[in-house]
Amino acid sequence: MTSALETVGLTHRYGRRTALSDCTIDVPAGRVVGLVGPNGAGKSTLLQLACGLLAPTTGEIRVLGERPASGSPRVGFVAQDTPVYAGLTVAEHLRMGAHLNPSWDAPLAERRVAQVGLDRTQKAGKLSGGQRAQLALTVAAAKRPDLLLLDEPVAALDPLARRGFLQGLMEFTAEQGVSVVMSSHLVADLERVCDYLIVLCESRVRVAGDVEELIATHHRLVGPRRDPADLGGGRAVVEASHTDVQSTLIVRSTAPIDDPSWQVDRLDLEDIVLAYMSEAAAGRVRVLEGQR
Ligand SMILES: Nc1ncnc2c1ncn2[C@@H]1O[C@H](COP(=O)(O)OP(=O)(O)OP(=O)(O)O)[C@@H](O)[C@H]1O
Repeated sequence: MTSALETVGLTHRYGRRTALSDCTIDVPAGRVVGLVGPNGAGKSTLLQLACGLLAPTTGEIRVLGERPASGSPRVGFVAQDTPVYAGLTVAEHLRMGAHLNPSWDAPLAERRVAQVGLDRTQKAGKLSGGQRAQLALTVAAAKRPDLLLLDEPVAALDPLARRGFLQGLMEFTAEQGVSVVMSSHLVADLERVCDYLIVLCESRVRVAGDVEELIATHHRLVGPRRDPADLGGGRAVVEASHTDVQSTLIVRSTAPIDDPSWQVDRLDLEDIVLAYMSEAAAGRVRVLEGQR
């Protein structure tokens, strides 16, 4: 099956600032992918490369097996600020969508507008942030794309609207079998809807993989203080902290942890994301200290 998103050594620089560095991922089609990372990590840059709004500085990117092209009918993109036309009504947005997109699914658009309670006569500029997000998703979904790229689609929404939005998204993806890549800072939300995760920190991919597999292979180990290098093969230390007598390690391990001196705890997705983010932040501090 063709990948939804495949990159090899993908790098993007804005002038001298590197926003995305040597990114190599292969996201299978048919997945709902969460893209997480701190502010400025490069998430929007990756999404804009994927929808053809930006071109790689170096490296390769393929979307649904093709080179990204801006305006592709196969890709729906909702940018971070949920772009809608303030002066147009909801109904006018749908008419414009129908006019611009040969594959426009008018019944789907009408159904979603009714489902989320949008007033067809209201100007988009007078909608709430959450309603604007719903309208932008409706327009992107009614294009009937094979891939939806959503840049922080729920950032402006209250918890109830967020739940409604994600529920609608899950129903839509299940019905249409569409692939989704969605950036967000709200990992708990992503844990509910995503089955694939990419953690991006400081312009680099720290981990990417199937959510179930990530949860099954990451553990917190607590035990007597020791050197993490002694853990043995097949195990990677994501984060380590120590007191005088105790070590706490977040490890990725495909092999079982059978040393009885470790207390082994399961991690949820948020723990895993935070471990990669903390380690990336600590690495930056070490580099800065080294430069002094
Ligand atoms: N148009 C631009 N010109 C110059 N630098 C930019 C531009 N857009 C982004 N950057 C820089 O590129 C880096 C990555 O930005 P990007 O917007 O991709 O991050 P992000 O992970 O989406 O952040 P956030 O979570 O805050 O939205 C940042 O250092 C940012 O300052």
